[in-house]
Amino acid sequence: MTKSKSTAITEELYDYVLAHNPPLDAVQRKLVETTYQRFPDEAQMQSAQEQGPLLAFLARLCTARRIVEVGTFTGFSTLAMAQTLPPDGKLIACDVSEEWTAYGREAWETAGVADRIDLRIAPALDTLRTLPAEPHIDFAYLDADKGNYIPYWDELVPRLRPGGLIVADNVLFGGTVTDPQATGAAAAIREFNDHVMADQRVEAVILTVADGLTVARKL
Ligand SMILES: C[S@@+](CC[C@H](N)C(=O)[O-])C[C@H]1O[C@@H](n2cnc3c(N)ncnc32)[C@H](O)[C@@H]1O
Repeated sequence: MTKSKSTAITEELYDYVLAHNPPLDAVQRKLVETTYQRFPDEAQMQSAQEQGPLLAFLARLCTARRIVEVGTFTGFSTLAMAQTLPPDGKLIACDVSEEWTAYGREAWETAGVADRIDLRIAPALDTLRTLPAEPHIDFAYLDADKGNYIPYWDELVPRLRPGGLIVADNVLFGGTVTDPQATGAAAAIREFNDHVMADQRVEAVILTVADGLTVARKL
């Protein structure tokens, strides 16, 4: 069996990584704090702090002008990606919660990027199906209900332009993806990971960042 060379991330090491990554700006930091104060039971849904700068890095890497996000919550990942857009860029953010996304709207206004964000409150599959069919998306981020990851992927990949990136969060699902008896969301992620691996339209890798991040490039 191949041995992992990954370094275990202790809390101390995690703090070190954050301290050597691009820092969150004041609006991002306040949004993270407000989310933990206002929604202590749900705040763990927020993308990990190191994922904000990583998503921004990847969006810049593919010079994204058209971004689609599935799963907005209080808008942390949305903010990080929207801040990379040029003034005429657009990010379509999909969520079903007016309550959670209201916190995002406020932060996006404060950060001066609200005009670039088109928040669609509806089941994300319905929103994705209304998007133009041709390949026009530069960057997509999946971070919502795991049972729909495959349908989201299959709506997004044909709409991704060659060289565009699609990123999916939670692909290690707390380590449960190795369990062949997994049920529910863990089983859905197992199926999703197999689906991605078999997809000839993309080149995909899993990064062991936070709860696992698939980064795929459209061929
Ligand atoms: C993990 S959170 C997203 C976290 C967000 N990316 C962040 O960084 O804060 C998942 C979000 O998906 C949304 N969601 C769940 N099912 C959905 C669906 N069918 N359509 C659209 N959004 C959905 C939830 O309302 C929740 O806000």
